[in-house]
Amino acid sequence: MSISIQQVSKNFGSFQALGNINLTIPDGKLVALLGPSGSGKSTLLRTIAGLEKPDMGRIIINGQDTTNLDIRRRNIGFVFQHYALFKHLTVRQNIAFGLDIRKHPAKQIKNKVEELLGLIQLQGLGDRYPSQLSGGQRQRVALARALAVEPQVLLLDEPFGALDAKVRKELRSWLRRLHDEVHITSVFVTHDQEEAMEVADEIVVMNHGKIEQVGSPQEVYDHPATSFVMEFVGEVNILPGTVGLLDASAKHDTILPNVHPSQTQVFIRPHDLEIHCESDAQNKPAIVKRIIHLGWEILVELELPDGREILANISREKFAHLPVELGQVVYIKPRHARYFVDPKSNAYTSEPLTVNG
Ligand SMILES: Nc1ncnc2c1ncn2[C@@H]1O[C@H](COP(=O)(O)OP(=O)(O)OP(=O)(O)O)[C@@H](O)[C@H]1O
Repeated sequence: MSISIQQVSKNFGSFQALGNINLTIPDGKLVALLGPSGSGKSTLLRTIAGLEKPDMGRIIINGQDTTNLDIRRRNIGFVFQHYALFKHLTVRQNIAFGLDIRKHPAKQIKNKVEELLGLIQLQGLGDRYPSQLSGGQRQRVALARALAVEPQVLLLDEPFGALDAKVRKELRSWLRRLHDEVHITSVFVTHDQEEAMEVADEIVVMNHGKIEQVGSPQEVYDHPATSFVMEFVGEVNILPGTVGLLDASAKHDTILPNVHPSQTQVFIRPHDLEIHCESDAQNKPAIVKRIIHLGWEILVELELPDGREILANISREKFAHLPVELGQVVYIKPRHARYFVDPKSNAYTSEPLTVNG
């Protein structure tokens, strides 16, 4: 069931929480709404659910305009950050809840509950009460309860937000596998870019109540449409163009004839920064300030001649062949860099700047 959000705006008093949102969520996809706190993710999710009414615009689910449809008639499954299980009901009774109140036949309910217990891998725990479950297990039950009534779409608001990092990580891959089994159109809210990258088919990056970009995890990472997306999704060094790291490139002028990188900020991913021991015409000197071993890669903190810091990520293998020490002067060169020009200036671009081929 696809979801089409058309020109949706929502204000709280004079504050605009959503500004003219247009978004299509294709049938069967798992889509993440990603953005910083206050960017409007939950408001958008709650608007799809019918928990908020938009001031303007329409929400079409499976071809039906649901904008003014009562929440109970939207057939939407909702999972919140804080497990809203009924404490006095067992796991089985919790999962059966929606089917019981819809007066489904007992045999059908029993079969459905057992099927869902299998799906959430909690077969042996059906008779426990929520207080006898871990946080992760409770969230899985909450998900099974939402799925029991076979909703058209599933909406999840920071479903793993209250769990510790390890359980969170386990549940992410579990959610991905579960979605691959049930293929229900799902939208989940997160402010964690790694979570969005790992779980979602498509990521909707939001900022200040607006959509900055919609794309696959790879698209938003490799081809960020705006400087905000580049900064929010993945690590990045942001330097004034005047720092001169790109002066060696002859290519930038041809890509953006009207704007020189020195007139704007330059964005360089730490893994796109090469470190050399010898100087040449295309690299720039920097001092090694810190070397951090992260296990599978090495993070090198460098200081540029003007005192600015810049980070480089290099693989263990490369590092083994690079005899760098603290305080040493090395020579750095970005493999790729990007710069963004204010869209209001009409010279907006997200074109990559390929340095040295
Ligand atoms: N009922 C409300 N009344 C007034 N302001 C609200 C209401 N709900 C949300 N807001 C405001 O709208 C903005 C967007 O809130 P929203 O919860 O959608 O953000 P979010 O991106 O989900 O943030 P978070 O990650 O912190 O949950 C925030 O500034 C919030 O304070």
